[in-house]
Amino acid sequence: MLYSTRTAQAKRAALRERLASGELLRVPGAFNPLSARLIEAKGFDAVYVSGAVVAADLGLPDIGLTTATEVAQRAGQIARVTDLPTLVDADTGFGEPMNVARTVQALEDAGVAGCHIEDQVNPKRCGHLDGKQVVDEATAVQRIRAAVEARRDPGFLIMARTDVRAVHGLDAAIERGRALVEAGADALFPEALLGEDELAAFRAAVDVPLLANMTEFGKGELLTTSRLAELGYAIALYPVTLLRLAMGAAERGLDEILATGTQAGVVGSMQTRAELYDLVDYAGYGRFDAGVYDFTL
Ligand SMILES: C[C@](O)(C(=O)O)[C@H](CC(=O)O)C(=O)O
Ligand SMILES: [Mg+2]
Repeated sequence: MLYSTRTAQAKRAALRERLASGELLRVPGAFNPLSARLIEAKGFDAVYVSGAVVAADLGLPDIGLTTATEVAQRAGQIARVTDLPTLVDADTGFGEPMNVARTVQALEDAGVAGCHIEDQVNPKRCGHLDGKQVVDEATAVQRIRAAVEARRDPGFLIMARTDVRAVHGLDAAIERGRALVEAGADALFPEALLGEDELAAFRAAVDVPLLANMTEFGKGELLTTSRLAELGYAIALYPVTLLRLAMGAAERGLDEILATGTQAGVVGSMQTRAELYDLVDYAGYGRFDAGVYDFTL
């Protein structure tokens, strides 16, 4: 039935084990719990909850408008339907170090496997927009220390994201990355690196697992999973990919109805009723309580 069969602790341990294995994990962003089911069914390695997607889902831009509790609630809804570990975008941690601590505990309570906390100023911006600003090293380090100290499950992954590359250049970003590892970060997310050479330079400079953000229409190149694995990256992230695909398909479907008077021409590109029922495990619910409810059609 539609819930995770593994505990949060087990999912956290699994994520750490996979990261330690040196393999590349492929991690798409789920735009809702149902899409997390699809990510798992297709055999991906983990699920991401993107701040940009949580905001867009509410019809908002990704400029720090969403709250820690909104993000934790959505992350919990997503994490509870999948056996995969869920990694969450916790933006700047939503405030001062004390807020960061509360955010980490709220995410632990939501059953997710880990989160990333970035070094942009509050309010943050999308990492691929120009004109973003970052905090100084001491403030960034305080955030990560607060996150590390706040977690009650040592398995909960604290990933530090640095946005320094676009503001102060690659060398400064690497220096920041080293300071964040020193502060206790388990993994790093170097945001908006430009091209393979920069990815390689970052990889050579630090020892922790690294995330490569394969977001579309951004500053970086879209590299294949085999290339990212060769470069020594641990996570290939597709944060907004499913939302963009779904919204593109939705727009084309609406245009089709307007143009032709029927959706008949796009039915072939839809998820079928049977596929949907499979994904939400109608059959499992039917078996659970066939005597009271009958969901079969
Ligand atoms: C990864 C990211 O933080 C997200 O919220 O998904 C975004 C993605 C995007 O806006 O394309 C980011 O890179 O800032
Ligand atoms: Mg984000």
